[in-house]
Amino acid sequence: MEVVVNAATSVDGKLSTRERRQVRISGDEDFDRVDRLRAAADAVLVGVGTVLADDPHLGVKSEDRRVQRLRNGRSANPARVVADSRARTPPDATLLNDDAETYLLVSEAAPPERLATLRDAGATVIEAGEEQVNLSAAFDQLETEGVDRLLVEGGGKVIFSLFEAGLVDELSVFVGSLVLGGREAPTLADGEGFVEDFPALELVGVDRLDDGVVLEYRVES
Ligand SMILES: NC(=O)C1=CN([C@@H]2O[C@H](COP(=O)(O)OP(=O)(O)OC[C@H]3O[C@@H](n4cnc5c(N)ncnc54)[C@H](OP(=O)(O)O)[C@@H]3O)[C@@H](O)[C@H]2O)C=CC1
Ligand SMILES: Nc1nc(O)c(N)c(N[C@@H]2O[C@H](COP(=O)(O)O)[C@@H](O)[C@H]2O)n1
Repeated sequence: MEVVVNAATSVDGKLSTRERRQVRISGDEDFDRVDRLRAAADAVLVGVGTVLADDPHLGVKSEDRRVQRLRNGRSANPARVVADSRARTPPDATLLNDDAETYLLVSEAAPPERLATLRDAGATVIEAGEEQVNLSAAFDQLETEGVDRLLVEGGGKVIFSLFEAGLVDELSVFVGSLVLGGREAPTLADGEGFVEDFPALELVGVDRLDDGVVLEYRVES
């Protein structure tokens, strides 16, 4: 599976405010670039922290792109995937609507009654890992469901875990011209942080978009 991570950060590397309130960092051109990434993906993944903070839809916004996907024999929208060890996704979350399939990656620690509620709300549950989702094992199962290209949109905890597990193939970051600050504000890669063996990135593209810049990297394995 090809795993592509995309995020938008402030100049100081933050994904949102210290209150974890969603901030519009990208401008129209960058959101259109993200829409192209979504249209090219089989599925779009976020962590449950992002679901709780943003209630995202994760669908393709351009009707032309949805129509093109249908012409190519695909679903109009990519599937939605949530890394959610304990099934904390609210049953009325927008990404559980009928616009696309939704997979919940959970661990053995997920309460069965929460899983039943979320299945009733339309989710397909994939279990991998004891306490926290084992992303590598979960991705193997997603692959058997036909997910060959996965776009990850955040947040910082999930992105760190993916780098830690060596699962990222490509990274693109839109750096917007603003400073958010705050030591508690989420950054591109949170979690424990690396002290050695940092992921090796090859810079393959730099583009000015809106009032910011897109940095594109290949991640060396
Ligand atoms: N600017 C941008 O591009 C974006 C900004 N954001 C912002 O980021 C913030 C959310 O980020 P963050 O709080 O880091 O949340 P995440 O979206 O990264 O979700 C983190 C949660 O995912 C669950 N999870 C399940 N499996 C794993 C795993 N293997 N590794 C790590 N986490 C796992 C954990 O909860 P559990 O243990 O219960 O499973 C964890 O707390 C919001 O403020 C949002 O607005 C988000 C996306 C993009
Ligand atoms: N690319 C990008 N730029 C920003 O400025 C952002 N705030 C985000 N946030 C991500 O987009 C998701 C919202 O998606 P929908 O519009 O609801 O489909 C949000 O959850 C973040 O993952 N991204």
